[in-house]
Amino acid sequence: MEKRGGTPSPSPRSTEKSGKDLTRSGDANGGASAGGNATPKGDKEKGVNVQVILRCRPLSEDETKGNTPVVISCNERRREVAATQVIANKQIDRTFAFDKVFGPSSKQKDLFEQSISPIVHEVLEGYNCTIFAYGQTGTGKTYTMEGGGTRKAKSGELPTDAGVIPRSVRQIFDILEAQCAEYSMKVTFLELYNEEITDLLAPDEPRFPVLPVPEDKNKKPIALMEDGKGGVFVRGLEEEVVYSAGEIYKILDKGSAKRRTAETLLNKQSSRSHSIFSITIHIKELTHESEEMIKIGKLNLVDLAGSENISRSGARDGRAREAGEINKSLLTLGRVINALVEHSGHVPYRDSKLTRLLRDSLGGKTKTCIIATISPSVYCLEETLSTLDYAHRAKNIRNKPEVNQKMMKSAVIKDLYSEIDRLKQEVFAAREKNGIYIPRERYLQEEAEKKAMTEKIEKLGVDLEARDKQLVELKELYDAQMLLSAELGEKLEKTQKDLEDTRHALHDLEEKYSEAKSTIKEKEFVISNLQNSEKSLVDCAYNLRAELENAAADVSGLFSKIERKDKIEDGNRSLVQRFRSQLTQELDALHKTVSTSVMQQEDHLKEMEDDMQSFVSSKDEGCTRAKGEHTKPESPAWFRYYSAG
Ligand SMILES: Nc1ncnc2c1ncn2[C@@H]1O[C@H](COP(=O)(O)OP(=O)(O)OP(=O)(O)O)[C@@H](O)[C@H]1O
Repeated sequence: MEKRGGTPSPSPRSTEKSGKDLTRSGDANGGASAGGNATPKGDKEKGVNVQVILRCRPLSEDETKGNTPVVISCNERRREVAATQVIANKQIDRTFAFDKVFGPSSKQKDLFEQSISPIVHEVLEGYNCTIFAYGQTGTGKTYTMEGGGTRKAKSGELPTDAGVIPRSVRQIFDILEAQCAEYSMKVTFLELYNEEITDLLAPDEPRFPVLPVPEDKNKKPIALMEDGKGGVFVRGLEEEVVYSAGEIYKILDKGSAKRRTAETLLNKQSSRSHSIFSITIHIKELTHESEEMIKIGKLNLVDLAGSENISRSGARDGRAREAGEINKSLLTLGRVINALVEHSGHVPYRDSKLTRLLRDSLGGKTKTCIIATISPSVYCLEETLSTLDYAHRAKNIRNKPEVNQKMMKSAVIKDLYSEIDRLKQEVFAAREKNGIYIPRERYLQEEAEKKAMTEKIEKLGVDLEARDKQLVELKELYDAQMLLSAELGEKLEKTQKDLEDTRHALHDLEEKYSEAKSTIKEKEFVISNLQNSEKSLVDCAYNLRAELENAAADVSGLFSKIERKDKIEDGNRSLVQRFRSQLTQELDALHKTVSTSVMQQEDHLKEMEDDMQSFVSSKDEGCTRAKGEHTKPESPAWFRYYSAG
């Protein structure tokens, strides 16, 4: 199947995107509430989304034989349902996400265990819970709620096709028996048809003469009354006390058999009435102080009439009013859902009996689960899409579930005693014939008058409620105005204070201004002095600069002199160096010359000495010879010099 996420959805409310977005928000709360027994903290303030489950039935045998095209695909893991539409030769997939999705092959057991079982636990915790099935005729509402044809269980076990109601009943009894709880249970079963309520548990023979009902003489229409606490109750509704699951199954069989069905072109078994089966459980509990308390839980199981529109269902003539009235209830249900989702001030609960009866389940203190049923067939696509849109919107309703207040056992017993007294009196009056007896015509007339009165009272009630609402709105407006004027008064006071502060601040500022002015004058004087000093400083600076320039010229002259001197010194140094090396060389040469000459001298001297020696010795010899002959002569000067040296 081709997916065209970008293709605009024909319905602005359920584009693929919005569908997914809404799911996430719903998931956060709704999913949590249905998934377990514990109620998350903060539920009371924020509320819990109505849990919406989608179930698609399989194709029927006839549909399979006729090769009916399937246009619905369910993704249970992703909790999504996709409907394929072909518009102007283009295939468009619309995807809707729900809290849980059960495809065509889903089993009754799975649906119950995954989605309904936690709700049953909550009923036993003392909550009021409502489960209702919504969908087109023939999509499996009754199958889901009551089950298939085989209600009878083999060997005490429930049949595999047993629906939500028998499974809930069985679970309630199983839990209570496992807990060895002390409890009492009563059930009611009513049908809403043409905006008239019929008690499906009432005995067939009427106890009192009643207004003739043309369609079915065996059922008596009964009235819906205000209980004075904002709720409603069905006057005279039979409450059957039950002690076992088996008893409930019998009651269900009896009631279901009575359910009014009407033939339509679509489905011969088409149910055109709404039914509400309620189980109320009182469970005894002991407080820490060993006080006996009664915990009360209530489970409403609602099977709505087919949601298809009148023209499609083919209802005509005699059935027109019937269809209209059924639609009135369903349309009002839709309007109530819209009003709750859009948070509009007025929620039209009072516009139909169905919404009056379900008031607490839609935006009230009850925990609610809607099972939307659809067919996979292409021929039901229009209704399927409308169911998907409807159910998807309902996901955004927020209820504020509250556990029913526990009652002290003594108070319950007291209530029961007064009920017994009342019944006793009725029985006594009937037996003794000391009640009030009137002719049948008068009774019928009075009943008609009573009915008219009731309607009038109801109308007045509506008016009163509207006025109350108006009053509340006016009061709110008045309160808002008072609040506003108080706020304005406070603001005025604050503004006056601010003004006073501003005045003081202004005065301070003026003082500071005059101070600043004189400071400025002083500063101006100082500045002019400074400017003069600056001027003379500038002149000095010019002079200094000229001197500095001269000095700089001197310095540069000096530097060039030094440079020159350095050069000369360098020259001198090299001259000295050269001179030194020359000198060294010359000295070396001199030294060599001297040493050579010394050696020559020495040799010469030696020669001379030798000569002298030989001379002296020759002379000595002469002298000695002479001495002998004459006196000794004086030594010559050269001889004295060498002898001394
Ligand atoms: N999930 C399912 N599995 C098998 N069969 C189903 C399923 N859902 C419905 N059916 C069968 O489809 C048929 C129509 O179902 P059902 O009577 O429950 O529809 P409905 O929505 O209650 O119709 P109505 O509005 O007329 O009461 C029945 O024969 C039922 O057994």
